[in-house]
Amino acid sequence: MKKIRAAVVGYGNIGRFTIEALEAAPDFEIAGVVRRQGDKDKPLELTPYEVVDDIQKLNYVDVAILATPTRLCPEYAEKITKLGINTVDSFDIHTSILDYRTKQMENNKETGTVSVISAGWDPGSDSVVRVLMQALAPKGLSYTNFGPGMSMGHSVVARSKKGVKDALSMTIPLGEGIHRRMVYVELEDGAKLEDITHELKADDYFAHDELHVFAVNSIDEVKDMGHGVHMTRKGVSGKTQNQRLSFDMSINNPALTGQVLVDVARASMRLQPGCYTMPEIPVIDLLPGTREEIVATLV
Ligand SMILES: NC(=O)C1=CN([C@@H]2O[C@H](COP(=O)(O)OP(=O)(O)OC[C@H]3O[C@@H](n4cnc5c(N)ncnc54)[C@H](OP(=O)(O)O)[C@@H]3O)[C@@H](O)[C@H]2O)C=CC1
Ligand SMILES: N[C@@H](CCCC(=O)C(=O)O)C(=O)O
Repeated sequence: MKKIRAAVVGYGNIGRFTIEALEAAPDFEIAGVVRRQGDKDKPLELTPYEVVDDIQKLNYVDVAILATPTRLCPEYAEKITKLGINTVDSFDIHTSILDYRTKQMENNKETGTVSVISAGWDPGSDSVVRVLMQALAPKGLSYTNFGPGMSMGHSVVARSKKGVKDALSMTIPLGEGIHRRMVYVELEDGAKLEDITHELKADDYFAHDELHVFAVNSIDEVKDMGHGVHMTRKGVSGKTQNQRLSFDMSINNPALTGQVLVDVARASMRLQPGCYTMPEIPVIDLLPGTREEIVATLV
């Protein structure tokens, strides 16, 4: 069986765990890793792989797994699909997903490629659960309650602010889909906590929730990448009320995200050119093996 050749773009938390998920997948081989610094200070665990500063320096790539900060995903997806390579990412700005999909769809149609966007766990696998729960009880109320746990997306944004050496953003569930953000920052010399708090409050990632920002000596001493979700729906199936549905998971955030990215990279090889979010993909295509094997064992 010909293996799917995947490149990982960006080697931070998601990049590292994506490499592990690729190594564990029976149907993939790693074409290489794309880093801003190329192979300078190449980490020991990447010894078997090519590390380059431009994806065009890698031998044949079927799909690029974008493990960059979310805000850079659209730019990378556009550039890489122009090379005829599929892309997948975990873009997590919920209010911008539709715009991103619309623009990237044109790029995919022009280049005959596939992009799967917003495909970690939220957005991602949780999006599939939200759609499924709504199909099971079309009228009613759904709530997505995160954590407590580390939001990678919010931590990336906090780290990107001037004066912040490192940051951890914890998501605390307050019930019924409302959250508090507890942000811990390691400051650069001379940086002021008030300025950073002000900047975070103005950022769309943090603007809509209760926010508390604290200075700490070392992020490494407080960091734990565990997270989770408790999703509920109470509603009506047909004309029958009080149907109660729930979905829970408690996870290592980057490990689950890396796994989902590999799953959608696989699905991208089976889709017609275009840009897709996870609820638009047949779930059976997330798994290796033939449809017949899966129908026989899991349906
Ligand atoms: N949808 C979902 O469920 C989830 C989505 N995410 C998303 O994943 C994204 C990545 O998270 P995480 O891996 O923790 O982030 P990291 O900061 O650890 O890694 C991002 C990597 O991107 C590369 N990069 C390229 N350009 C830049 C730039 N201008 N600034 C900083 N890094 C750059 C770097 O790799 P290098 O130095 O090798 O070039 C960097 O290490 C988050 O923004 C988040 O939104 C995360 C979890 C779940
Ligand atoms: N996109 C999240 C994963 C979902 C959890 C979440 O949105 C949050 O903690 O706010 C992340 O970046 O970790």
